[in-house]
Amino acid sequence: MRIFDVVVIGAGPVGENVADRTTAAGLDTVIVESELAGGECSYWACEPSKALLRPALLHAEARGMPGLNPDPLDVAAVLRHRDRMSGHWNDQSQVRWLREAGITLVRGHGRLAGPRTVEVTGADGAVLRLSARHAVAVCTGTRAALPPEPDFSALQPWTSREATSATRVPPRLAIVGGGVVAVEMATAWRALGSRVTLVVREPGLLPRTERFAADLVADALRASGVELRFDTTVTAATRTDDVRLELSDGEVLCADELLLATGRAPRTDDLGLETVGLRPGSWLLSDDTYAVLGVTGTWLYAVGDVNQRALLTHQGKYQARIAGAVISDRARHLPLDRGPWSPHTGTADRVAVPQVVFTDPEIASVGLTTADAANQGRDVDIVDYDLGLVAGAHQHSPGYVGRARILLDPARGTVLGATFAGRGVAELLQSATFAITGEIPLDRLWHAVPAFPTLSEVWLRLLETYRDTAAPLRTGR
Ligand SMILES: Cc1cc2nc3c(=O)[nH]c(=O)nc-3n(C[C@H](O)[C@H](O)[C@H](O)COP(=O)(O)OP(=O)(O)OC[C@H]3O[C@@H](n4cnc5c(N)ncnc54)[C@H](O)[C@@H]3O)c2cc1C
Ligand SMILES: NC(=O)c1ccc[n+]([C@@H]2O[C@H](COP(=O)([O-])OP(=O)(O)OC[C@H]3O[C@@H](n4cnc5c(N)ncnc54)[C@H](O)[C@@H]3O)[C@@H](O)[C@H]2O)c1
Repeated sequence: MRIFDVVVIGAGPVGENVADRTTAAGLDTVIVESELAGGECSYWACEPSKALLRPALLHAEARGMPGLNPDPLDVAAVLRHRDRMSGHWNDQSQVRWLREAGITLVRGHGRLAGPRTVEVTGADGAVLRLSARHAVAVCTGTRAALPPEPDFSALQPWTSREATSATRVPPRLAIVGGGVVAVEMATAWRALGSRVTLVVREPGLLPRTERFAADLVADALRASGVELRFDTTVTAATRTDDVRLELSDGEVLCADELLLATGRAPRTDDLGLETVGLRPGSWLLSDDTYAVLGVTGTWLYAVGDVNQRALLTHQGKYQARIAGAVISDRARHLPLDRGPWSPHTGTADRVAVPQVVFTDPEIASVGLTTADAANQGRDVDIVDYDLGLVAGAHQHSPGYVGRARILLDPARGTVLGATFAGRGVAELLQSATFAITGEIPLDRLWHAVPAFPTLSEVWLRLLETYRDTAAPLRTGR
């Protein structure tokens, strides 16, 4: 038995940040990792996927630019770049960082064994018992969730792990799903040479995104040669050499590889949750301080993907900073500030979660969508603008296609949500995040002058559109 102040299970980006904050506050912290320090994000998610996408997106942009006539993509060089950006699936640099930050790393599979206790089973089967004086933080993330039927297990399907680490370009790639992983991987592998077909059970892509933005991505994917089959499911699947999928519309789809991009499941099935009265395999729902609901005392925390609040690296790291402050201040018997936007409350999870979908065009969004507002019965004014009309877009690239939408609180005159679709909009996003979290009144936004000629001029055009619209489009009650 070894005793620490804090035990963190899972050394993904979120666990590392919780441990960093508690260590910085003087708490003796151990982190337990069963695979690679750095987590899914570093090796099989954000980093490798963006390393595949960046050359693809840049190449597509260069092809449309006068004076640039790029050679075809060098596929081998792109895959080498991806390998480099994933640290060649070696976590030495992360291990060094943990050591330099003063965090103890224990390798092995962690399981709760009652309150404040974690048992770690190492590769040799030896079990180490860890006891936490103050807190256990579960940061075990998610794995790909596979559809329950038909049974795909005998087909050796790709999940996001294979889709981001594959070393060979499949001539034909079938993708089930229409979410973020599906559209990003369709974009990347199409650019690398695969013939890609998406089988999507919904009538469109990206169910949680503004329709106009998802439709622009669908149009662009089709234009690049990707086949989109909406309102379609797989009814039967077999594999000989090829994967053979029978579809609900009666057609048969054959491919060399099948990617199942059908969402995520929490990594809590073998975590000893039953020893603390929780159900194995469930999401670990937490309050705004990230303390797990349904557990007595304030010693168990769930941070990052595993709490299902926002499955994004940056938002999980935000949660980690807050959970770290909560754990440290509770350990020092300091009072917590539970008000909104305080150091101990994860307000942004509910109000302003930014996300960029790295497709061509990119989608950058934060805060409410039109569908969210309607679902919440909330009055919002909707302002749209054709991003292709701003001078910055003309300079950006010929024939620029894009669109922007902001949602406004009519009573307070503040921004509640923003979605931008178009090339290069990722870097516009923080301006919208500032506007929402700062609750900046429109009267003041008029004084935030966008530089000419940049894509940011869309902010001015949106304000002008709102000013000049006698009866803005309103959704809600
Ligand atoms: C293909 C893909 C692309 C993505 N791209 C982006 C992006 O561009 N931007 C973005 O913000 N987000 C992106 N995401 C989401 C992002 O990867 C996750 O939000 C992020 O990894 C969550 O971090 P985490 O630390 O909570 O979990 P993880 O990164 O999953 O880390 C959890 C860690 O816990 C370890 N672990 C699990 N169980 C145990 C146990 N019992 N004992 C010991 N260790 C354990 C795991 O081995 C792992 O290292 C992407 C996801 C996918 C699938
Ligand atoms: N750029 C980014 O920020 C980025 C990139 C990739 C992933 N992510 C994160 O990773 C998470 C997971 O992404 P994802 O694309 O796996 O999930 P998702 O929830 O975005 O999409 C899942 C898709 O699979 C479909 N689906 C689910 N079950 C199905 C079934 N049984 N049969 C057929 N279709 C089914 C859904 O209808 C949906 O179209 C996302 O929440 C996202 O936040 C982020």
